[in-house]
Amino acid sequence: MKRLNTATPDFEPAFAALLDEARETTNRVDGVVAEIIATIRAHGDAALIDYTTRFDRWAPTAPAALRVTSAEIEAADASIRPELRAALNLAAERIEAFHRAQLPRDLEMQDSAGLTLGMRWGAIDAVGIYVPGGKAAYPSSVLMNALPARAAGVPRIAMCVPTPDGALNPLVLAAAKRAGVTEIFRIGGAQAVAAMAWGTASIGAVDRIVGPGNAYVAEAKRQVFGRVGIDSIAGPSEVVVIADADNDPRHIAVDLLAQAEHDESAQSILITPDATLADAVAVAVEAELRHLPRAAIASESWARHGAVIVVRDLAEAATLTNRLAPEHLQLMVAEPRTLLAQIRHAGAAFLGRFCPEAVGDYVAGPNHVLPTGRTARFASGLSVFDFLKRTTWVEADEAALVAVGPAAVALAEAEGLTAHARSVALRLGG
Ligand SMILES: NC(=O)c1ccc[n+]([C@@H]2O[C@H](COP(=O)([O-])OP(=O)(O)OC[C@H]3O[C@@H](n4cnc5c(N)ncnc54)[C@H](O)[C@@H]3O)[C@@H](O)[C@H]2O)c1
Ligand SMILES: N[C@H](CO)Cc1c[nH]c[nH+]1
Ligand SMILES: [Zn+2]
Repeated sequence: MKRLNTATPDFEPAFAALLDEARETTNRVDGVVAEIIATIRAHGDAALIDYTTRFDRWAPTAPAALRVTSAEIEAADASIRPELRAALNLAAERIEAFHRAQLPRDLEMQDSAGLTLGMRWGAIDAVGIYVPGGKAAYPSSVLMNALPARAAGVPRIAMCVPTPDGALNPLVLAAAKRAGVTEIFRIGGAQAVAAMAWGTASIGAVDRIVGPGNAYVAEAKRQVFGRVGIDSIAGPSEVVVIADADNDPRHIAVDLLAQAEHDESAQSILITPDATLADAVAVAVEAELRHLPRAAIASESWARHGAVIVVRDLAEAATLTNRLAPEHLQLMVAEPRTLLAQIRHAGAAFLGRFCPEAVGDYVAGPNHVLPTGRTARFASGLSVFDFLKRTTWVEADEAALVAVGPAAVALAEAEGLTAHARSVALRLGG
């Protein structure tokens, strides 16, 4: 863990190093990922079987084994304990309600020239959702990916999830059923992204791929972009906690570790104007680590990418946060809304001392698939808009064309595009 203080002369280079860390992880796997994508394009299902055997440690006997059967889904769903099913249903209802509320309206307007102009929203035909599963299974990510797609009206929702050592996670399958996933493939990593983008004999190509994953998944999405659409690059998780003195250090410590336990590459940062709190949180992290089954991952993440930054005041905390553009931001201060007004770049913000980011991971309602690696400067979390596209339309009668057509003719002639000019002018009798 790094300790930084904005009042010291070495602050800027140390902070610049923190900013770079988030991007490093995806850049270093670009060669490996390019090779995996090329191999899937060349060898299809056979290559999927090879990579699954190598990376997920189970050997599918035939391409058909890559697809989860409806019998397996039903058996998994039936095995879910009632209290877990209730939790899944509560999460699904809340996530679906928030995403349905986002659905936009079509637009239609008639202007003074007599043209009618419109914009119509439509769902994408087929989406591929990637659900991570290498180091942990994420039923919550199934809901976060699939429910917005369903709310948008996507008819085909294909899901890829790795099943390390061949183990299917029942809650992942139950969540997929609950969220309306139409087909499930037990493949992971860059090979899953490549298969969904290019298609193989067993997996039909999709139009857009969404979902989080490790550095291989994030880089693969970046490389298939253009062939298919993608959402933001959601790679290893990050959190920035801005806290004033009036906090229990243990609460902050577990909030930081909640990201760290995801991945050795996760980044957890505390920013505070209170040096005593900073020290207390550092001590509390070490104590809390002892209780975590995933302590090895969390402590490596904290050691390599954790940071505690002491600032002069909360305004300076906001400035640094805007430079970090974190995936998650917790505002554990007396007036979180005032501080939020100073934040321009963050994937999702959690306001108050009783609003840990973990509540957003599961049950709050907004999406937990969020831009990482500083991409919150220009990207947003998953929403129904990732599954919709727009078509604009124009209707004109003769009178409307008379009103606007001569200007189009003039501009077409200025561009030297004679057929353009004539397509308007002929209708105007010219
Ligand atoms: N942003 C979000 O919403 C969100 C949600 C959940 C998880 N996450 C993040 O997703 C990530 C999940 O990572 P994960 O590893 O557990 O699961 P994953 O499913 O993303 O990756 C597992 C796959 O990685 C590939 N892989 C592993 N080692 C490889 C290697 N040496 N070469 C090539 N490919 C290799 C394999 O194909 C394997 O199936 C974590 O970073 C976590 O923080 C993010
Ligand atoms: N914090 C992760 C990235 O937003 C999402 C997640 C899923 N399960 C638990 N956490
Ligand atoms: Zn999480």
